[in-house]
Amino acid sequence: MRVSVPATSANMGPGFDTLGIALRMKNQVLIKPSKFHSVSLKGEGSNNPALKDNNMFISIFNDFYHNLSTKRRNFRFEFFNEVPMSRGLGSSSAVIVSAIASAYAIEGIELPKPKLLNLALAYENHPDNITPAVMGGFNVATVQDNEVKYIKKDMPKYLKAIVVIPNRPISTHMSRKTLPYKYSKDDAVFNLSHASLLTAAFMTENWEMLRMASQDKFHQKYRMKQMPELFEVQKASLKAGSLMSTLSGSGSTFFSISHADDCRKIEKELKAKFPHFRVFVTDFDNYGVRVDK
Ligand SMILES: Nc1ncnc2c1ncn2[C@@H]1O[C@H](COP(=O)(O)OP(=O)(O)OP(=O)(O)O)[C@@H](O)[C@H]1O
Ligand SMILES: N[C@@H](CCO)C(=O)O
Repeated sequence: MRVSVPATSANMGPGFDTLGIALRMKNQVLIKPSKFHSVSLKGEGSNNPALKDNNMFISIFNDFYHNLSTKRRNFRFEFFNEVPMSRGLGSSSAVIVSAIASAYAIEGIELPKPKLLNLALAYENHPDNITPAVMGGFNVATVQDNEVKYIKKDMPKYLKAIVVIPNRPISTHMSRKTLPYKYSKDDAVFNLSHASLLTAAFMTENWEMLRMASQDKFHQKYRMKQMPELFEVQKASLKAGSLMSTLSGSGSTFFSISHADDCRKIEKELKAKFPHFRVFVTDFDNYGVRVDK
């Protein structure tokens, strides 16, 4: 059985804890019944021996598996990871969503996506990464009465994402602590109006509005101060022709969107300017988590 989950970019500027989008980079896990428990890792995290022991995937999988099954089978887990850890591309959401989906699938129990989304919420209490990880596409989401309420929009093929991935990780948990405890009414209205406009722009495919609507006063500048070169990345990406360019989740990745015709030029300019960062173009994912039995 194989389960794959896409990387996700959350916030998208002003949509703190609300907006997120799925990318065509994925973590996959292949699970086979086996005499003994064993783990193999390829790709991201493969040089981290701790991930071969009781990693977050295995512990969430076991929580669900032990609840769902009376049998005590062992499994071989083969991970193929494309989502870099702690870089703002939703690595924790990918792990949470794939672990829950895997435990249900291995038991042959149907798990509708909305239910999976609400189960994932217990492990990550903001819905902006888990919603696109489960559903794919661009999503606006909130949590009400412990349930995720969301609206999804498929992304067109003529738009591409350009990601700039620094080699330094940023932990979401630590990064949230650097944010102000309170915001002024002016800043709140600024983010409310920009996030609303940005959402409307995605829904109506008004791509020229993205640059203006993706401005933010809630989190980016506080987080980017930890890695000031990110201000240069944003400036360079917009100058090279991106439609929008924002800190991805809590960072350290920078996420931009462009027309397909412009993406190679933008990628080339960013690579030349930031040779020590990984820069590449990727498509959007409109499907979300996928289970192949
Ligand atoms: N492939 C993986 N296998 C096991 N655990 C992982 C894996 N990827 C991420 N994790 C867990 O998730 C943690 C990273 O979560 P964190 O929220 O800090 O980063 P992120 O999800 O990549 O960023 P963001 O939420 O800003 O997009 C790691 O410290 C690790 O515990
Ligand atoms: N909305 C979250 C995304 C990262 O998980 C944050 O900005 O902290």
